[in-house]
Amino acid sequence: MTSIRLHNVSYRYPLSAVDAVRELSYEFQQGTVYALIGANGSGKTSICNLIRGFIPSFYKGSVQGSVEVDGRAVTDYDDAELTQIIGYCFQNPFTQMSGVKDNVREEIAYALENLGYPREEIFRRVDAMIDMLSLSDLAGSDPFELSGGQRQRVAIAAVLVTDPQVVILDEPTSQLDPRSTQDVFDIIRQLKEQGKTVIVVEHKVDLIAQYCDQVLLMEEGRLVLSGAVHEVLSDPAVLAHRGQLPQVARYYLERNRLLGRHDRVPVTVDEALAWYAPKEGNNGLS
Ligand SMILES: Nc1ncnc2c1ncn2[C@@H]1O[C@H](COP(=O)(O)OP(=O)(O)OP(=O)(O)O)[C@@H](O)[C@H]1O
Repeated sequence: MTSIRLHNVSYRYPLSAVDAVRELSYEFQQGTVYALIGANGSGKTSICNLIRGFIPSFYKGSVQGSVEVDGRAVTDYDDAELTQIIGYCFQNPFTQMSGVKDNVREEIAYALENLGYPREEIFRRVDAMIDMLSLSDLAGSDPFELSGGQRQRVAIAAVLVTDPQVVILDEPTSQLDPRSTQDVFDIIRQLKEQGKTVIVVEHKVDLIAQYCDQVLLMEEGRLVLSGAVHEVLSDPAVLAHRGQLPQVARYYLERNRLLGRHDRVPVTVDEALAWYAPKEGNNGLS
């Protein structure tokens, strides 16, 4: 069980005049899938960096408040220790590649090699990742000769291979086609089934509604709304904070407004069908 607790955290990049994260307090629970949403520049990546300790180990600047992993300040961990607890998939998969490996297979093995895992265990885990991320056709390819989407999948495999309890995915589907995007969310579901904590920065609210448990909405460095996915993604206040709502929620909110009703607002198509699909005596529209 890994707990992550941020208490009254503010952070400012070295040359910046304003805080990128402001007075954030939040506790992430093991086994839950969290979506971090909000407009560009609202502080999502900075929060991920604070949790993983890249702020302040890599990005300097001023940090206030505390970030704790399992009750211990994140700054007290050494990097190898944190790598095994928190897997971090960067927003840009091009920066994730080691640059020292000739093929995808070796790239995925890289972290395990550095951590000193036995050869057989490395092979076993790498094979499992190749299978999970459907990378067998690319296993022998040069990581730098892949498309953005292929590289994104390799980056995810290279992170999951250490079997971290917490997985941070910063916009993992930004370069993926709809099919591969769906695959990544299916992997997120598998990670949840394995009891892992997943923190995903993502703009695709329709998929968040389907796959995530909790949503945190950021605006200008502040956490402005948080709660269960259904609660947040059916709340019109999200729009006022420059966030987005699933299409189906927008439709039912507008329907309520036009008809002067207060019906429950579904956030997924499945919910809409379950609640409002044509039944005897109800065509779903009245
Ligand atoms: N390395 C940096 N140096 C200085 N300022 C930075 C740096 N990285 C981010 N910022 C600033 O910090 C603020 C928060 O940025 P952050 O990347 O955390 O937001 P974000 O919500 O992840 O944005 P996006 O959706 O565009 O990835 C922004 O104002 C951004 O300009």
